[in-house]
Amino acid sequence: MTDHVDALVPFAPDRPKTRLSDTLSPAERRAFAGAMLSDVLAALAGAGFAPRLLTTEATGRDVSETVDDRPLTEAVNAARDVHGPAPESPLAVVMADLALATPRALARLRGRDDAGDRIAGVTIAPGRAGGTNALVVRHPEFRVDYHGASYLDHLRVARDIGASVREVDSRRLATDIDERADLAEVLISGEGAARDWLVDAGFELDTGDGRVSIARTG
Ligand SMILES: Nc1nc2c(ncn2[C@@H]2O[C@H](COP(=O)(O)OP(=O)(O)OP(=O)(O)O)[C@@H](O)[C@H]2O)c(=O)[nH]1
Ligand SMILES: C[C@H](OP(=O)(O)O)C(=O)O
Repeated sequence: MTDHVDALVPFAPDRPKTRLSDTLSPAERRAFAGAMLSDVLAALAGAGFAPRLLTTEATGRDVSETVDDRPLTEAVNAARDVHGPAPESPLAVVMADLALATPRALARLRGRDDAGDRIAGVTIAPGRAGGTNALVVRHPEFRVDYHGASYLDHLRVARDIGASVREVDSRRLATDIDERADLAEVLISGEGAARDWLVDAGFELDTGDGRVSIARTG
């Protein structure tokens, strides 16, 4: 298998994480999204991927980046089109809000399927609510279709083009951070900048009524 698989990390820094508007101000959402991105980039590098930002505006980060302000699906497919030929040049697509991602969890995307030496045309790590949190695309005809239950849509696309699919069932990769309740997952299992950011901002776990939620004391 190729040593360094390129990993595209889509990122929209202008108005990120609107579903956290009840909990974080716009400036806080930008800072928190940036912290999650830092964790994902570090974990990808630790897993031997070559990360590349696909961002709607320049970030100034010390990482290779493509600026493309088209909608997510269009931008990812355009990046796939100019990437090297498949299947020799696989392309991973890993979302920037996987705050629990670790090198070990991401390395599972690079594994082989159960058949042993056969490498899947598409490897998918689904999100908990039917999204597609991470992908590795090898089949030359596979194109993404994000939003909604994109996991099911991607299975359908793979079937239609005859691409084999390998699924990575990983709690860390399935947990994208979208809503207030997801912040508890970061406090419980996060190991990086996103967890530190929440703690510094005064968030803590609240188990007062026997259920786990978050509270802000700062
Ligand atoms: N390049 C690019 N990345 C995007 C775009 N929309 C979302 N993303 C990124 O795709 C990943 C998944 O995003 P979502 O959780 O669906 O959207 P979000 O904007 O982060 O959050 P919400 O506003 O709550 O939907 C995150 O890494 C986003 O930064 C886009 O239009 N272009
Ligand atoms: C991009 C989208 O993310 P979600 O809206 O599920 O967080 C998806 O995974 O299709």
